[in-house]
Amino acid sequence: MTTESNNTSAFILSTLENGIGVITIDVPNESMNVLKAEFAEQINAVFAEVESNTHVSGLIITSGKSNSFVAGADVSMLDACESAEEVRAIAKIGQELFDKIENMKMPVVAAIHGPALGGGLELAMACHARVVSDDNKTVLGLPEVQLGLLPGSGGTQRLPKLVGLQKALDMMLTGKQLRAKQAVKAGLAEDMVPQSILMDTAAEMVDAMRHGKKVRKTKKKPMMAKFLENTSVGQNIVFDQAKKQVMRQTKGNYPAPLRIIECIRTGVSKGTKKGLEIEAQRFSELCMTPESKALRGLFFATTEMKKENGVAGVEPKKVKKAGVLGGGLMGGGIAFVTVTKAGVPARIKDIAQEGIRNAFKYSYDILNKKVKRRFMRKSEMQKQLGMLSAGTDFVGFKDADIIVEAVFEDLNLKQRMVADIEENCNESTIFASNTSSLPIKNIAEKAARPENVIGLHYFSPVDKMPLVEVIATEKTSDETISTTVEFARRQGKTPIVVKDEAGFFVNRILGLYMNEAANVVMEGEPVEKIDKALVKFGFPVGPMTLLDEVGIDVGSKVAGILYDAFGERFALPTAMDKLTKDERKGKKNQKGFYVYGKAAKPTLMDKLTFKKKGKQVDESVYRVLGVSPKTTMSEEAIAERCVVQLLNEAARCLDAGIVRNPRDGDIGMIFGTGYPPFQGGPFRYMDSMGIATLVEKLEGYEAKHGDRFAPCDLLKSMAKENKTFY
Ligand SMILES: C[C@H](O)CC(=O)SCCNC(=O)CCNC(=O)[C@H](O)C(C)(C)COP(=O)(O)OP(=O)(O)OC[C@H]1O[C@@H](n2cnc3c(N)ncnc32)[C@H](O)[C@@H]1OP(=O)(O)O
Repeated sequence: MTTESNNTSAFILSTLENGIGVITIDVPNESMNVLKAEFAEQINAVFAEVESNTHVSGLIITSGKSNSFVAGADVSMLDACESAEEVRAIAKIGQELFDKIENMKMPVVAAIHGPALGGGLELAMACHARVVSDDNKTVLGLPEVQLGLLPGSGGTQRLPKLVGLQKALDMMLTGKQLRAKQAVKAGLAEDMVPQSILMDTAAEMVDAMRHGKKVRKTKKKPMMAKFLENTSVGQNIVFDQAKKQVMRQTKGNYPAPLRIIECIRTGVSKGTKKGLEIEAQRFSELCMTPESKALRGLFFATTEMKKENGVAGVEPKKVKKAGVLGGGLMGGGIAFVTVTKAGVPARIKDIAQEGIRNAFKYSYDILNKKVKRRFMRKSEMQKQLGMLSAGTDFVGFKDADIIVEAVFEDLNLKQRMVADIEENCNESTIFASNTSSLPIKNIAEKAARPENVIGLHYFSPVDKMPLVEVIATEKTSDETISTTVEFARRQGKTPIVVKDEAGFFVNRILGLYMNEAANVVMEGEPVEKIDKALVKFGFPVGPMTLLDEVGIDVGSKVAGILYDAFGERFALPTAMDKLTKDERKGKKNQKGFYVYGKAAKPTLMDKLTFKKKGKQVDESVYRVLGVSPKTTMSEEAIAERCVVQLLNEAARCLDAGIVRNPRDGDIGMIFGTGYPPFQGGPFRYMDSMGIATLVEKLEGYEAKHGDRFAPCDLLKSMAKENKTFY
């Protein structure tokens, strides 16, 4: 192989002996390849070099990085743009360069190892064929929607041609990434091979294409798919359905998905040229929206957090074995992520065989589903299950580096667990409590080694919820903090370090929000209206549904703890007391705000008349509460009244050092409760609303509903000084 172009460029041309040119992308000073507008000149130069070289009759585009093909356009570059015009120019550069690749007279093959995302996949799609490595790192997707954007360099036009309209819509509207095997199955790549023969395979492909051979397999489509994808009537059905689904899921809060549909639709009905025009236009407009700015903020925040380990400069210890106390829903989930995500063997202890069985079943059920859907080999499932072991005593605990307890919320029991671990494990074993409400300092009160005791609060369901709160007491050592943070990250979680006070961060501010929703119910607002109002605001579920899911009894217990700690502001709404007396616990005992069990299922008549039985309010709940439902408030007013409480308390938590900075608070609420991501979290939302406006609103509520709405000191002083959180 000979190298021809200069090596300060991100695009290096070399030639193989058989007349195949190789463009290797290796962006200097970046850990992953990303595309920047300033590369246009370099790319044009390298293409000119290819075209002027009479020995080159085929081309491979690949990456010089071991961890990525190309992870997309540089998000920081987009973030720095000050006008839509600037963004549009960037999109146009990408479109023109990729058109150039597509129009090359010689065959061009992309050899992909690692993520090919966003602009990276758009580049690969402009090539005439793609071969992917079978590595787990290799993923292909257009995740722009997650940044509030759309694929702006031809993606909306090229993807449907490769994978079909329906699959393309699904990928672009969700940002879903395909693994190598799925990419081949979808028609996005022509072949999948081990990384060791990736380049040879790409070269063979180029050679075959040079000799006029077709490398793309055409798949037979069922009649229905042909109708939906290839006729204008069918396409209209697909687009209309997609639009309806988007509106159902986003409640109109996210502009990008509708623009994606518009771009694809334009391309399909008016041709690629028009499609590309509208794509660049909409891309640039979206980039300037507050929704995209907020979502980009989340990307930067999470990327930054991946590098932090809780205490700057303190190296974490490597966890090689973990123990889990309690085989319930939480314990089972914690053992699952320990084994499957962190790859760390986990030993479970429960007092009963039933608990052990439950914990194993938790992992088995999830993995078995993956095997059935062919996302995982059976041998891999067996390997992962083989890392789980269990018993009713402390056998196998001695050499564990960390023990996570997930037993009942009972202080005495948890203190006993600390003593048991100090007795049965080694001196450096960390004791991490998954309590959701008990102060960690109380759990550590009788500990002989309090420096090893820490809180590690997971959210349910553990395998799905991305957040954990790491709670250090004044005695917890820095090494314990950094080791726990690193362990949680290996489990696939995003950890935030919070202060040891009742409810920590997420449950504390959520508590006040839920209380307000219960107060609104007591004023006679219908249950379903309150839920609808907050779903429209952007939460995944409303507060009444959430209470039913979490358990009204659990909610009352946490509310009581918060009241004891913080006083009148957290006064328990009378609703909670009445519901508890009626033994209404929510979904778990099929008695809550909504109807569950048999009564919730469609009757024979419903089935015969194709009537869908949606979620129904259990009307008897109003009798229990002593109210007759009648609505006097608008949905906006309901949402605002609950949300201002949450915002006020979030600011109070920041002021008290419960969260270290607004970034952690925003990530905590979005990842822990599903707080609307398009707002960027409560702190960003307060900034965009204006602190003075919020204080004014709170004072208005205070005058009408009492002291619990009094704006906190931090908000008042920020309003006076015209400050923002970011
Ligand atoms: C015109 C186009 O259509 C518009 C676009 O392409 S928009 C961009 C679309 N692409 C994306 O959204 C992908 C964003 N990146 C990711 O999701 C993840 O980084 C990833 C899955 C690629 C890798 O994740 P992971 O292995 O955990 O590595 P991670 O720590 O996130 O990233 C590694 C480095 O690459 C950087 N990076 C990755 N993708 C980036 C991007 N698109 N822009 C800027 N930087 C990026 C990160 O900032 C980080 O930099 P650092 O080492 O200096 O801190």
